[in-house]
Amino acid sequence: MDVTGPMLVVDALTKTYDDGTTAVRDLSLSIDRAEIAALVGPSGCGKSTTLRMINRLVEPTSGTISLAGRDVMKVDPVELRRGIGYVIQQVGLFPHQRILANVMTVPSLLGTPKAKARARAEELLDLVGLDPATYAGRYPHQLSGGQQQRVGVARALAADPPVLLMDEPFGAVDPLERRRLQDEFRKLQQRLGTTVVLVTHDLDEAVRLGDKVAVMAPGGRLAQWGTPAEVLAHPADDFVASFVGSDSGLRRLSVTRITADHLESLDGVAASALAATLPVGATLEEALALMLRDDRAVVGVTDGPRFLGVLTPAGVHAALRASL
Ligand SMILES: Nc1ncnc2c1ncn2[C@@H]1O[C@H](COP(=O)(O)OP(=O)(O)OP(=O)(O)O)[C@@H](O)[C@H]1O
Repeated sequence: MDVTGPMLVVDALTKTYDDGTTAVRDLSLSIDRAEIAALVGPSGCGKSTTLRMINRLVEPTSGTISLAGRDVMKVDPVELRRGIGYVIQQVGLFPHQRILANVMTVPSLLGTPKAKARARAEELLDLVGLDPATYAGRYPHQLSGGQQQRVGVARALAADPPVLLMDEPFGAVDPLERRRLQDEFRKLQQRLGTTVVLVTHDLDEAVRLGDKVAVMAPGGRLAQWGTPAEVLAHPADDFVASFVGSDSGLRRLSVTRITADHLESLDGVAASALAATLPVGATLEEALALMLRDDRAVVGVTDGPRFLGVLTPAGVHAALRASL
């Protein structure tokens, strides 16, 4: 396996189905290791088809896909899919197996010691918000649709695949819970170094989770490929501009993280002006939320036990500008 280049390279990929529908047109993307690429766009613009070409459930009409330097068309599909996790909305849990056994499927197949596989499955269930004490022993039909989806995410992560394809994985989960799951998922993905291609029609999800965002337009055209900040601040064309909408400024706050560069020293700041503190790496949106909540103009920023400095409204502006 080539361990130096990008993890996934899609080059001039086109899919025209037998009935003449071109679902994906001349798509090129390069996705680095441990990166999340979010494919976002309205219904029918070729997002799922792209995902299904990566794991060879759909054969491309033309173009190439290489995974860790290997042309996927030259890899046996069964072997290929063993290294690629796939989470879809209709999760396809085994109906006659309990939840714990469902999550342990792949580790068990791979011969992971039972106690270890079990401990990990329980940890993952907990992580996706399903208390193992309550849910591990249930069968899939005893869970709601959203809960089943979460089991699907836990099962995919249990296999620890280098590449994970996710098609609307949090679709059936209510908005608050969805946000929490997204945050937990992001943390775990960073810890594991998994490369992820995520399909969603939800722009907020795409910019929150994606290191890079591909905005797909009708006809399977790639309208823009860039960081969330680039897509929100500099839409490539009218389609992207209308897709990101007029509230893209607020979204930029939610994707821009606080760094040490935009902090000032605490000297001269009256204690009464200081709102609560946030860890470095939190978003500008979180900082503004604290300023509003505490009715204070300045937020303290910490790095573990260390106090790094304070973020002021001017710092928020500077960080937003620097994010481009
Ligand atoms: N097997 C098929 N045969 C013919 N056309 C298909 C087939 N599968 C998908 N399509 C068409 O290809 C286009 C892209 O479909 P695809 O499912 O990739 O879009 P999508 O962006 O994932 O949409 P959604 O967000 O609704 O899931 C659509 O016009 C769809 O009708």
